[in-house]
Amino acid sequence: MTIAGSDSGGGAGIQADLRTFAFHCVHGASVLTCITAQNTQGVTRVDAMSPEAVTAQFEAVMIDMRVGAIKTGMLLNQEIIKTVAKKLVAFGCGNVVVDPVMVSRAGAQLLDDDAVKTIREQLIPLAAITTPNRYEAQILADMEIHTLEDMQTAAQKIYKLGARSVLVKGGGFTNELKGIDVWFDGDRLEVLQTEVIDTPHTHGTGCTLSAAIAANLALGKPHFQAVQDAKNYVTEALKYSLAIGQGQGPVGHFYPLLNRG
Ligand SMILES: Nc1ncnc2c1ncn2[C@@H]1O[C@H](COP(=O)(O)OP(=O)(O)O)[C@@H](O)[C@H]1O
Ligand SMILES: Cc1ncc(COP(=O)(O)OP(=O)(O)O)c(N)n1
Repeated sequence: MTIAGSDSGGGAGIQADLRTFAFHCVHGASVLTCITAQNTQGVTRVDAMSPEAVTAQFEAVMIDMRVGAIKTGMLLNQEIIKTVAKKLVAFGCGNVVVDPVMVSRAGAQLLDDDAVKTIREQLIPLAAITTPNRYEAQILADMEIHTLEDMQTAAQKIYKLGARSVLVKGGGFTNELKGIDVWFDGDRLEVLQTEVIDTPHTHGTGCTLSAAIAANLALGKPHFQAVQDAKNYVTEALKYSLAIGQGQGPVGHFYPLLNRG
């Protein structure tokens, strides 16, 4: 199940998550938190769902289906974060992937300023895996990140907030760290690296990665394997990213499969 916002352009958010689930052959349920008017150039409007609507969607799915894993994406405000955290605890959800979405690559604010504290204190401690990008990791770890060692220190600091494992993502770098991620689970500190794909069309990488991790967990893969396989999936999707729209296009999920025949 994904708990996330809608992207009208279809590149990120709920749309990317459900597409990713489908390409992992797992059924996707969804809890919509907000509706963004968004395209490849940016976000022009955001409308929040009420906490009651979020609760009702969550309960409707959870009381009826066996949910193998949950990912959280854009939660927008404190009320929604608190509502989601309360329900995750009430239903004893274990395989929770927290993507602490704060801003889009294009610079749009996707989380209220006063909500970072709530993410840090109420949501991260419930995460089996949390997946901050460079910007989000800087905020959560309260430090600047410029080097691989900084990424490793940040992963260790965010782990101390209570997540069972942390993946600090390197898509936001413009140097040799681009595409390098760091994973820490309190014991193993791993560096993940795939080939760097030279494309401006990277919209939805973070959503796709966290959804793929959740799908892999639902399929029963161990945590690190789930992360490795998800990273490979994103790399493949980046290779086939779509130059649609006037701005930053989305990663492409279909073409690798078509090429495989
Ligand atoms: N150009 C790229 N080539 C290869 N991997 C990339 C590239 N851009 C992003 N990634 C990878 O995509 C995943 C999502 O990371 P990132 O783009 O930092 O997330 P977000 O969308 O949340 O900002 C990470 O595994 C990152 O390393
Ligand atoms: C509705 C919605 N949710 C999340 C995001 C952020 O998506 P992400 O995968 O981090 O990709 P970029 O936006 O950074 O390209 C979003 N934009 N919209």
